[in-house]
Amino acid sequence: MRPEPDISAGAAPSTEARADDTPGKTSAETPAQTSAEAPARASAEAPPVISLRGATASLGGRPVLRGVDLTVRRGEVVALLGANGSGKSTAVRSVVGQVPLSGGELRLFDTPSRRFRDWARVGYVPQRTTAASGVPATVREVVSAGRLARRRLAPPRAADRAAVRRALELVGMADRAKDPVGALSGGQHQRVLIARALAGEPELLIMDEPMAGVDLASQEILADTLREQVARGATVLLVLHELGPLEPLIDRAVVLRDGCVVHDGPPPKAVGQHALPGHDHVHPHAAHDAEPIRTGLLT
Ligand SMILES: Nc1ncnc2c1ncn2[C@@H]1O[C@H](COP(=O)(O)OP(=O)(O)OP(=O)(O)O)[C@@H](O)[C@H]1O
Repeated sequence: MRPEPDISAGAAPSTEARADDTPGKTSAETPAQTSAEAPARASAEAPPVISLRGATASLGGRPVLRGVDLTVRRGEVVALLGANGSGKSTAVRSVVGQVPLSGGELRLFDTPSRRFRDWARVGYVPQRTTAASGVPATVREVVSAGRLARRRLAPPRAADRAAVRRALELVGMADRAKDPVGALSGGQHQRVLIARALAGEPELLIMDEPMAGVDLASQEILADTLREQVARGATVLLVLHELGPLEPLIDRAVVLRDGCVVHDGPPPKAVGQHALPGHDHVHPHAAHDAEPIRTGLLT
C-alpha cells in the first residue's frame, strides 16, 4: 500500500515522503510554464503524465476499479465520464494516492507511484463537500495552502504571495481575499478550491466534478480559468458528468462503467435528445455490436 500523499489540496508533503526525494523543479523550470514546449500538448508523442495500467481497487470490500487503463499525456485535457458510481472519483483518488490500488500499475511523470514524491507538480481539486464551510479561514488562507508543497515548510516569500494573488485573480475572487470561506456561495467556494490548486502552479491539474452545483457565472469563470491553464501547457484530468462549457477544451474522453473503461477516444457529443437525462449514448465510432455507452453525461 502506498503512503497517502499530502498534495496541494491541503498540506505540504510529509518529511518522511521527502526523505529520498530528488530536488524538485522550481516552477520556472516546469514544462507547464515553458511556452516553447507547449506545442507538445495533445500530441500522441508527448510523454505520459498519468499512466494507470490494469488498475484495480476495492472500497468497503467491493471491487470498484476492475482493470482500468488510463493514460493522460503531457498537455492533454482528458474528461473522465460515466454514470454515478462507475468509479470516476475512485480512479482519480487512486491517482493522487488517496485510494490504494490492489493491483495494476500507476506511474506519475513516468515514475512508479511508490517512488513518486514530487507532489508540488500536481494540483488536485476534490469533489466538492460542504465540510470546509465550517472552517474559520479566510479565502486567502485557503488559497495559500496550495503553496505549501512548493514552499516546503519555508515561510512564504514574494513569489508565493504573488502566486496566491494570481490564482485569486484567475478565479475572480481577488476582492474576497479577506472574507471567511464560510461566507461564500457554493460556486464561489468551488472557485476558491480551484484557486488553491492553481496557486501551486501545477503541471498536472486533476479536478473532480469542478462544475457540480456551480452557478452559471462561476461556470464561465471556471471555463476561462481552465482555458488559461490549458494555454500555459498544463495537463488536465477532469471528472465530469457533462462536458458543458468545457467541451471545447476536451481532447479525449474516457468513459467508465462499473469500474471498467468502455470508451477511450473523442468526447461524445451530447446534443438534442442525446442530452436528455437517462439517454444511453452510442458513440459514432463504436463497433456495430457494441452496447450503448452509458456516458453518464446526465445520468
Ligand atoms: N468509502 C467508500 N466505501 C465503500 N464504497 C464506496 C466508498 N466510496 C465510494 N464507494 C462506492 O464505490 C463506487 C464508485 O464510487 P465513485 O465515487 O468512484 O463513483 P463515481 O463514478 O465518481 O460516482 P459519482 O458520479 O456519483 O460521483 C460506488 O458504488 C460507491 O458507492
